[in-house]
Amino acid sequence: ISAWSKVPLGPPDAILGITEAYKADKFDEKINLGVGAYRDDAGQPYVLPSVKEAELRLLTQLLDKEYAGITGVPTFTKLAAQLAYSPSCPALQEDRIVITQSISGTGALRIGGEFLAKWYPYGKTIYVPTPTWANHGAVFRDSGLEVKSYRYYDKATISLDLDGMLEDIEAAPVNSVILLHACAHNPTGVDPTPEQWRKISEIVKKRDHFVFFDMAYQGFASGDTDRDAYALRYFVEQGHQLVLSQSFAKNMGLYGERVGAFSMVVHSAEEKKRVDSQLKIIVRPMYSNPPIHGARIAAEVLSDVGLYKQWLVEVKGMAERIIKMRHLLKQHLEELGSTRNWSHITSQIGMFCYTGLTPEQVDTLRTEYSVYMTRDGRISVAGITTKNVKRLAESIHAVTK
Ligand SMILES: Cc1[nH+]cc(COP(=O)(O)O)c(/C=N/[C@@H](CC(=O)O)C(=O)O)c1O
Repeated sequence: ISAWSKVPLGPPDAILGITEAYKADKFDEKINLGVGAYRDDAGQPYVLPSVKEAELRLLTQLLDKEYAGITGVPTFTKLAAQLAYSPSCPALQEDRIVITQSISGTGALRIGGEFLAKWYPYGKTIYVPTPTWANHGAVFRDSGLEVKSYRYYDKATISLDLDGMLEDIEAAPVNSVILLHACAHNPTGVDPTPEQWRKISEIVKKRDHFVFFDMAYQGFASGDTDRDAYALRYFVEQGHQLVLSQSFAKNMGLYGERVGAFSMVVHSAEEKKRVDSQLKIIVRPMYSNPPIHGARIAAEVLSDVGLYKQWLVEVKGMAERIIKMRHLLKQHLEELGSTRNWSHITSQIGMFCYTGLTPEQVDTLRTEYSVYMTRDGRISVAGITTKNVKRLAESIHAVTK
């Protein structure tokens, strides 16, 4: 008999499975609010003009196709660190930031998970928010960490449950690893205010916890790359030892090019050498070295003054279209006479809106209205256009009135 006769059929991915169902739907006004990928107002994928221009310039440079080093394209990682921490960051200037390119954000989370599982001297438990990105648990479990949760989202007020979050973080054993979304929390779109970040930092410091920042939307949340990096930079300034996963999938539209970086703030340049050597020992057997094309594009955009400025305008443009769609959806729901409070649609930030729809309502939207979203009621606002927003509002109103 086949070697694989015992292999069970696994469930479709909670997020990527939605797109499969959407593609199978023949209805010509179907709406895909599943995967967190930006779409323009025509509902089409968007290749940023600054990215296109960078790619054209690369082609004329007739570059070779040699291996990058284990930690990737050096100009890319240097610029990625500057974007995240800011060029004036003392840790950066004192050469205390270790960084490796990664297979986008997921790859950075995995490298971080593996490094912590192997070298973190305290408990191998990472605490993630409730709810969090659908793939976090599996990435960290497969890395060898135990995954636990802290309260984050308050269903009743559709806002941050700061008291619950602080209580759970304080209750975690000292030196626990705490995962924090740096901006544009996925799936809720609910971010702590600067004041709330200060309280979170105090509790983390009080318990000597270790912070793992996931920054997958820098620039994409508010349209301002510095503003979206506030929490990360504040924690670094407060002296927290931390690690960071960066993704350029959304803010540069480099989804399929798999461009990301994993970085660590360490105590000294000497410590950086030891940590860097162990990062390479983790990466080499994982995939040896990363793809060069996307990293070269990102480096071209980040290093050229004109392209960088153009990119900032484009990423702000994406953020602004999303914000506009939030207001349009809320406005249509109100015009339809919905009596529910939809203020969270516009108070939330980033790619996603956590609607509060129940799994049953989500199922009805899919089967009766060809509106696709993840069963937790998360919608990728980027999937809303001026053309489909009215039908979307009518569909949501129909299942919620
Ligand atoms: C918070 C967060 N972190 C990391 C990633 C990984 O992105 P990468 O493409 O590996 O750089 C994603 C992707 N989120 C969207 C896409 C996905 O699920 O893969 C999503 O939530 O729809 C996140 O939302």
